[in-house]
Amino acid sequence: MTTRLLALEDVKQAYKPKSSTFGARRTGTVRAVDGVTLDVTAGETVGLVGESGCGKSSLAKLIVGLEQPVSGRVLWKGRDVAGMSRAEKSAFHRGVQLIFQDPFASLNPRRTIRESIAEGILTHKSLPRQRVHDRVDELMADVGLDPAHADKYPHECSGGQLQRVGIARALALGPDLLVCDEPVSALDISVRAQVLNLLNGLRQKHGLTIVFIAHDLDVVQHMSDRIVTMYLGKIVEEGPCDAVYGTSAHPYTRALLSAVPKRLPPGHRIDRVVLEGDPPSPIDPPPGCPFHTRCYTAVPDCASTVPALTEIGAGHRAACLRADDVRSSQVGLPYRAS
Ligand SMILES: Nc1ncnc2c1ncn2[C@@H]1O[C@H](COP(=O)(O)OP(=O)(O)OP(=O)(O)O)[C@@H](O)[C@H]1O
Repeated sequence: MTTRLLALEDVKQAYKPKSSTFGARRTGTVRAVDGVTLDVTAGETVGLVGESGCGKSSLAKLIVGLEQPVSGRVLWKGRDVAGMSRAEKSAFHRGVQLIFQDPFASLNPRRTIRESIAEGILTHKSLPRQRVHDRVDELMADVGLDPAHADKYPHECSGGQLQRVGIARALALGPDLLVCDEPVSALDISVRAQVLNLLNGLRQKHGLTIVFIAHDLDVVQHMSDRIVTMYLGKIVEEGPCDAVYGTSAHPYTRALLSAVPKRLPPGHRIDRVVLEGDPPSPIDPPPGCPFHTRCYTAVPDCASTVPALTEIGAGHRAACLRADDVRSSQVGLPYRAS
């Protein structure tokens, strides 16, 4: 039986625009998350992808309860987070943990690694000193950190070691769900795979559910059961990993796929899509399909019709008027050249 751990129902988040480079006040509202509906089932890993500014981190903050949505509901184990009692909220905050992109910025520079990991435990539990000490040792072993690092300060550790500390802190309270917000994008290429393997191993060992955020499809491919593509605050495609990588039906996902460097088998080629320019401003999104201004396959209707996220296969949905054509095309996917 599958258990729905987390559900987002038509969730929206809006911000006042930050002032421009020259300090001028901007008007309007930034629609960072614009009507997202998403279920996360216990034990699965959901890869959430999209370019910078599409709303991934805003969604992460809503999921972990760091921010409240302006409308819509966040449900944790079937309960609306907004209506939870104090005790329920405390259990929710223990059950959902965030792993940040920049581990250095998320740690107190004046605390040793041991103190930083212990802080995560002591925030929610009061335990005898020896128990906390033992639990920190256990967590350090779990994330493959040498005990010799326990008395070091963050500036004495490498990026990869600090991200392991961030993961240990997140695991300290035995969470059900880890939200990993670009956990390897600030790391050297050489240590990325180690951290991804670690997360994969921990997921199996502890039966974790993971929402894994990345700006490209390369990083999430080997981690995820399901892929969700976001554009301008909206989900434009979601589906099982194989369906999205093999027969994606949204031109934006095709563009992201074609940007993934691949070693092609002999005789194969890819018709790549190059995304021109930046996404439009979320203060003033275009009418119709949000992607039509950059789409390689848009038709006139796309400028006026907002495409609904529509089921096109088992668990596979896409918000595109041309989903069937995109799905049956080869754009962005390797194929044997004739
Ligand atoms: N606190 C805030 N105040 C004003 N605007 C914000 C705030 N947080 C995010 N935004 C804006 O909301 C939009 C979505 O930002 P968000 O950080 O969620 O995107 P993202 O996909 O995570 O991007 P990145 O990968 O660069 O972090 C962007 O236009 C961003 O500038």
